Amino acid sequence: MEYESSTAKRKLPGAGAYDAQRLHGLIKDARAARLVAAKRQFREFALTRNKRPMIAKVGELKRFKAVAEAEAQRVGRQGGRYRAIWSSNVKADYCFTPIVGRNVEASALYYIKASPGKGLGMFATRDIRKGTRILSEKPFFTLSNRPRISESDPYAPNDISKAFDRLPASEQRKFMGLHCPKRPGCSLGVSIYEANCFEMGSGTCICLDASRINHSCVPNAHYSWNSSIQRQTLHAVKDISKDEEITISYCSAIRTLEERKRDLEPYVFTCSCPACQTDTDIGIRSQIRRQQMLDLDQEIADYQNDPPAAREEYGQCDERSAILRLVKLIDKEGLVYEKALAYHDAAACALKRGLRKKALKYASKELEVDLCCVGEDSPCFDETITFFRKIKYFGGEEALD
Ligand SMILES: C[S@@+](CC[C@H](N)C(=O)[O-])C[C@H]1O[C@@H](n2cnc3c(N)ncnc32)[C@H](O)[C@@H]1O
Repeated sequence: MEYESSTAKRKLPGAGAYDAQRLHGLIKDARAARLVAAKRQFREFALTRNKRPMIAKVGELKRFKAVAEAEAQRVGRQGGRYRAIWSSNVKADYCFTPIVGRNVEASALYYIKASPGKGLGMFATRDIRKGTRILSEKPFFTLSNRPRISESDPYAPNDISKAFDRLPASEQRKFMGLHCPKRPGCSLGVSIYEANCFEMGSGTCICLDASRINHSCVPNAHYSWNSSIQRQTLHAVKDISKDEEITISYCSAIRTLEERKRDLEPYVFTCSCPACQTDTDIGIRSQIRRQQMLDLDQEIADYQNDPPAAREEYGQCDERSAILRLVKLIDKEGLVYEKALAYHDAAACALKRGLRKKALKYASKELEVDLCCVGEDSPCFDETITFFRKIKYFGGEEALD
């Protein structure tokens, strides 16, 4: 399932042996390039981070602020406290809000701003209906043919570093401006890459806006790589209200709380979504349901791999009842995309029993989920259409429906 692979690629454990010094060099170079560019445009202007506030000449501060903000926006600088030096004897310090989402059009369905306790996040500019494509974004940094970077893979950090070297300076700055979790023993580049990368076919990629989407174990949106348009897409899987935060799941939802915690380790945060609460009714029920979902998932796999053994173990003739129970639990958990695989299994199971009409019903439900989560221009949707047609015209005969 595409979901599984995307999950696997988002959790890329760091390689501690990475050359930290080299990356620090790269950052310094990127920073130096930014300052040179700034100076070129505003001859004597420099923009430097400074913790000590300084008093500016009355009247000058406004001008510094405007010039420095414009420059910071141009070079993609994050918000914070900065010192503006307009000439050798006039200096000023000021704060400004983060410059984000610079490629966000006025008509965009989202905006980016601080999300309490999470850094930046993506929010809805208006009410968004379930199934709407919220974003379709070209990656600016890609790593091809590396389905998974493991702790023991000595080439992984080099891949990141080499790909970084090939980027134009402006793209390098974008990369360095992304969120970087503090991970002991893990280099800056690997930390940034792991915390922000998305699955992209057999590789991974970084997108500027999509990388601002925070995680929830009960997300209201689904991201997927659409190879036919070569873009990362994001779809609302529920109705989203204006100003509500848009979230995706960084890990597979059919996992226990402990497993999800492990999957989320590279992102260095503790999820506080309702499903992760250990002291609320909702959280406790969610933990029970997710365990049941995992067990049912295993039961379905057992029926598919070794039907006689599964029949003996679970006492049912096939996986039908397990699938239907799984769908109910997925619904109760407020999850959506996970139903695609369950409906697919249900259709295949009905087909095995010669029930083509039922199989078609489940395949069309799978299509509905795909339409909502990935869109009809996605190859994933095409695959489901092909599956649906195979059932419909199975054996050269059209199913009666
Ligand atoms: C892909 S970035 C998301 C955008 C990020 N918040 C930013 O400021 O750019 C992933 C990082 O966001 C933070 N994050 C994501 N989801 C979170 C959540 N539910 N709670 C707290 N922090 C979260 C973590 O620090 C994680 O490493």
